[in-house]
Amino acid sequence: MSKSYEQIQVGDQGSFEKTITETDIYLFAGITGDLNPAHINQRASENSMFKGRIAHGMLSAGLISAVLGMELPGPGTIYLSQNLKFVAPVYIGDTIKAVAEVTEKMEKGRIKLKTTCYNQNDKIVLDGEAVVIAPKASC
Ligand SMILES: C[C@@H](O)CC(=O)SCCNC(=O)CCNC(=O)[C@H](O)C(C)(C)COP(=O)(O)OP(=O)(O)OC[C@H]1O[C@@H](n2cnc3c(N)ncnc32)[C@H](O)[C@@H]1OP(=O)(O)O
Repeated sequence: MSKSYEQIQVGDQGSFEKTITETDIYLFAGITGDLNPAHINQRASENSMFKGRIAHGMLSAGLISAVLGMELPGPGTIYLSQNLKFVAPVYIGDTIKAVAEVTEKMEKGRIKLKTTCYNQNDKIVLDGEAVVIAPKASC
């Protein structure tokens, strides 16, 4: 169930965690057309600075969308903007936790959130900020 603009308070947090699989990477590559060898070519990726295949940055960013659309505020949320910094690589088998924390209640039903993804070692792999329109009523 979603939280309405009125119910949301600064400091509220939502999260979503999942393990990134090779299937996730192939599905994302197929959906977006981003077949960068960094993601789908083991041999080429072993010669890269990351020494192996990594997930698309936008795949990890998609976990933030899941938090916003399913947890906080939840269903009915409208995504307005998102900035992102990809701070560290995500490898196949990493378990990524996306966390969104409300930092400001803005005018016209807008909510600003700090958005962060951590790996299983609590290392930040992605950080940024989102602005959404929260639902007028919880649904
Ligand atoms: C478009 C899509 O298809 C592609 C993607 O989605 S890629 C996936 C999303 N992006 C990421 O996962 C990147 C995550 N970010 C990082 O890992 C780091 O920000 C960074 C390593 C890229 C840069 O870190 P930073 O601290 O800012 O940079 P430094 O310059 O200090 O470098 C740190 C060490 O990395 C070496 N390095 C940097 N660039 C390269 C390069 N192009 N090739 C090889 N090595 C590189 C650099 O030399 C440093 O190594 P050292 O031993 O510590 O000196």
